[in-house]
Amino acid sequence: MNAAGAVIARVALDTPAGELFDYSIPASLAGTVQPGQLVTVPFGRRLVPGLVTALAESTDVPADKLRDLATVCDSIPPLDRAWLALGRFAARYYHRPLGEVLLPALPPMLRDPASWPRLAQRSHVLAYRLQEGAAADLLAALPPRAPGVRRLAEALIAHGSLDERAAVALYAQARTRLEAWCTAGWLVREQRAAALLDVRAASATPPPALHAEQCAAVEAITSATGFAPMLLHGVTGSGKTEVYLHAMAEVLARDPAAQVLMLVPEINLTPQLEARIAARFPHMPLATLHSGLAEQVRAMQWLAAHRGEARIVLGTRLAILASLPNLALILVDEEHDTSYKQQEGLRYSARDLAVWRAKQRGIPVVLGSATPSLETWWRARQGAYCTLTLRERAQADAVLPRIGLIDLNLERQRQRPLQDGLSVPLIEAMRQRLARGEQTLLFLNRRGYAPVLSCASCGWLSGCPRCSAYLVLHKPERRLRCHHCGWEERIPHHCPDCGNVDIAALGHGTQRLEERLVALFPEARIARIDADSTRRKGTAEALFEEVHAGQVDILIGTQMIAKGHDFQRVTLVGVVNPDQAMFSHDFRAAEHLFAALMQVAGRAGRAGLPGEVLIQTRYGEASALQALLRHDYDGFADAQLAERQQAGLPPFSYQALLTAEHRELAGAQAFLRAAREEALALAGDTVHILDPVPMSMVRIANRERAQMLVESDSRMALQHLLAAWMPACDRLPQRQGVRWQLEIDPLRI
Ligand SMILES: Nc1ncnc2c1ncn2[C@@H]1O[C@H](COP(=O)(O)OP(=O)(O)OP(=O)(O)O)[C@@H](O)[C@H]1O
Ligand SMILES: [Zn+2]
Repeated sequence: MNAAGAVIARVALDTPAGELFDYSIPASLAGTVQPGQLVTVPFGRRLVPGLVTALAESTDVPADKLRDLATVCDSIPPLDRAWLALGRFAARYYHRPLGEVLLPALPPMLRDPASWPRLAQRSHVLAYRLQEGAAADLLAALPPRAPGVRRLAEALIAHGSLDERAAVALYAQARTRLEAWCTAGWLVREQRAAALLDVRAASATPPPALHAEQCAAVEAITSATGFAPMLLHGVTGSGKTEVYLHAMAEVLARDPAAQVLMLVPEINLTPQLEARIAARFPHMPLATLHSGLAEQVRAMQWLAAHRGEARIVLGTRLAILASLPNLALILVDEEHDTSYKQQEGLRYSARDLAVWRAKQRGIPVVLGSATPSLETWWRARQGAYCTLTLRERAQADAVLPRIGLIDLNLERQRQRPLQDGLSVPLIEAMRQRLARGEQTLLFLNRRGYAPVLSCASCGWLSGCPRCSAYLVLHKPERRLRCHHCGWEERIPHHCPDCGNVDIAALGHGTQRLEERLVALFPEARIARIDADSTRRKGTAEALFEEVHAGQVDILIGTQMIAKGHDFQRVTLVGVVNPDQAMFSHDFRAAEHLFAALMQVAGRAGRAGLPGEVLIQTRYGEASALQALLRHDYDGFADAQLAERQQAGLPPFSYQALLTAEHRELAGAQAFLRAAREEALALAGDTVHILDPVPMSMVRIANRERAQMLVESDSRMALQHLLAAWMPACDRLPQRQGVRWQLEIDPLRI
C-alpha cells in the first residue's frame, strides 16, 4: 500500500474490546502515516495512544462514525514489519487481542504521548561509558549531592589502567548510580556528562583460550546458515558464557550492523554479565532491558535497540519483545528457567518466542543450560535442534562437585536433633570451610523467618484473612506477611483465639537460618540474599559483589543465589530443605526440583578447589536425588520423558489452562462448566477437555479460583479449538463477576 493513496489507518489500541480500529487520515497528515507508527486517536471521549498496523483505501466503518487520527509521533521511527509480525504471531498463538499485545510490549514511556517529543533527544544518554578523559568533565558536571560518583570519577582519573575485576566492579557501581541520576533528571540537564562510562577501554583483558568443546560449539553456531536452533548443553561451570561471547564477537565482527540479543532469566544476573560484556567489547554499544530500570532509562535503552544503535542487547524475558531491526543471533541462557514464562497479561514464553523470531529471521538461536527443559531436550533428542555439548568444567583443575545426602531419618535415630533446620554433619562441614577460609552457600527456598506462627495450646495458625495461605513471620520487621496478597499485620503478643501467650514460629525461613548461623559462628561473616534483603535498589548487586570479593564466609539465600552466578570461592553448598518440593501434584515438580538442585550444586568448586554439596533429606531414594548423585541429567531426563510419553503429557501433548476467579468458588466453577459445554460442542475427539477443579491455592485476595485443563496430541487441533472457543467464552452469561484467562503451554498446573 502506497502511503500517499491510503485514507484509512488500521490502529491497534490497548483495549480488550475488539481487534483493530479504523481511523481516517486527515489531509494534514496525508502521506506521513505508515504501518508501525505510534499515533494518538480519539477513543470515546479520550485521546489514546495507538499503533498503526496497516493502511487501507476503504473501511466498513460508516462515514458518520469514522473519526480522524489525531497526531502522528515523528520522533520515533516506525516499528518494522518483523516486529509487527512477532506481535501478530503472539496475539494469535496466545489468543489475545493484537492491541493488548503490541502496546504493552513497548516501554511505558513510549505509550505516553506526552513524552514522545522528549524521547527524540535523549537517546544518547544510553552510552553510559566513561572514558578516562571524560571523567574529568563528568567530575566538573557532577551535582554536589553525588559524593559516591565523585569518588568514582576521581578513582578513574587516578588509575592509569585497571585490571578486569576492578573495571567490572567499577562499571557495575557506576551504572547503578547513573540510573539513579537519570531518574533524578540530573543527566539530562548536563549534556556533557552524558557520554559516560567506559572504564573498559582501560582494561579489556584478553579472553581465555577456549577448550576443544567450546571451540566446536562456537564453530557450529557461527557457521550455521539460516534458521538454526541449537541446544548448548554444558555442565555447570563448563564455560557456556565464553561460548556466547565468542559467538557474539564473530557475528558482530562479520556484519557492522548486526545485533545480538542475549536473554538471562533473572534481573540480578544482568549487572555482572553486563559488566563482563562491556569489558570484552569496549566499543560495542550495549543496551540492557529489564523491569528494574527507571522508566526513562528503559525507554532510552529500548530506543537504542530499535534504532539499531545498540549492537548487543542484554535482558530478561521482556527483552524478547524488543524491536531489533538487524537481529542476527539470539542467545537464551538457562533456557530451562521458568521465569522465561510471563505470568500475567500476555502469558508468553520468551524462550519459545526466541525460537519463533529466529525462524522468522532465518538466524541461529542458542538455548543454553546444564539442565535443559524436557521440551527442549526432546526436540534435541529428535534432531530438530542441533546439540552442542560441554562435558567438562572449564577452569583448570575444576571438576564437578561431590554430592552427598544427609539422611535426616538417621540423624533422628542417632538423636542428633536439627538446629533450626541444620543437621550436625552440615554444621561440621561448614565449620571446616570456615577454618580453611572457604565459602559456604546455603540454599533454602523460603524467605522470612518462619512460614507460620502457631499457638501451642489451641492450635491456632496464622492464616491470611484474604487467602488460603499462612501469614509468614518476618522477625526483623516484626510483621506477619502474606506472600500472595501483600496483607500485613503486627505479630500478636498472644493467641488471637485463646489468649495464650505461648505462640511459636513453626518451620524455617532464611531469616531464621541466618539468626542461627550468627549464633553458631559468631566469627563468620554472614550474608543473606532474598527478596527481603534486596528490596532496595542496588543492594543485591552490592551483596553479590561482597561475595565475589571474598568478604562473605557464609551466604544464605533463596533461588536468587542458586543459578547463573560464577562464584569462585564457594567450596560447600548446603541444601537445607528440598523435601517441601517433593510432594507436588504437578507433573513437572520432579523436573523443576532436579534442575534447581543441579543448578545450586553447580555453584560449588568452580575454580579448582574441590567442591562438595550436601543435601539434607528424608527421601534419599527419590529418583531426582539419585540421579543428582550421579550428575546424570541425561538419564534423569530420558526416564522422565519415557514417563511423560506413557502418560501422554507434554512434550508429547499440548496444553492450555483456563482459569477463573470469582468472589465465590461456585461462581468460578459455574463459568468453567459453561465454558466446558461450549468446548465440548466445538471439539472433535482430538482435543480432551478435563473437568474444572479448584486450584490448589483456592483463595487469593478474597477471590476464589478454579481451573480447567484442555489438552491434545496435536498443537494445531488445540489452537483451532481455542480460536473458536475463546469468543464463545466471551459471550457466556456466567462470565458476570468472573475474571478469567487462558494460558497456553502452562508451566504450573
Ligand atoms: N576456556 C576457558 N579456560 C579457562 N577458564 C574458562 C574457560 N571458559 C570459561 N572459563 C571460566 O570458567 C568459569 C565458568 O564459566 P561460565 O560461568 O561461563 O560457566 P557456565 O557454563 O555458564 O556455568 P553455569 O551453567 O553453572 O552458569 C568462569 O569463571 C569462566 O571465566
Ligand atoms: Zn493473603
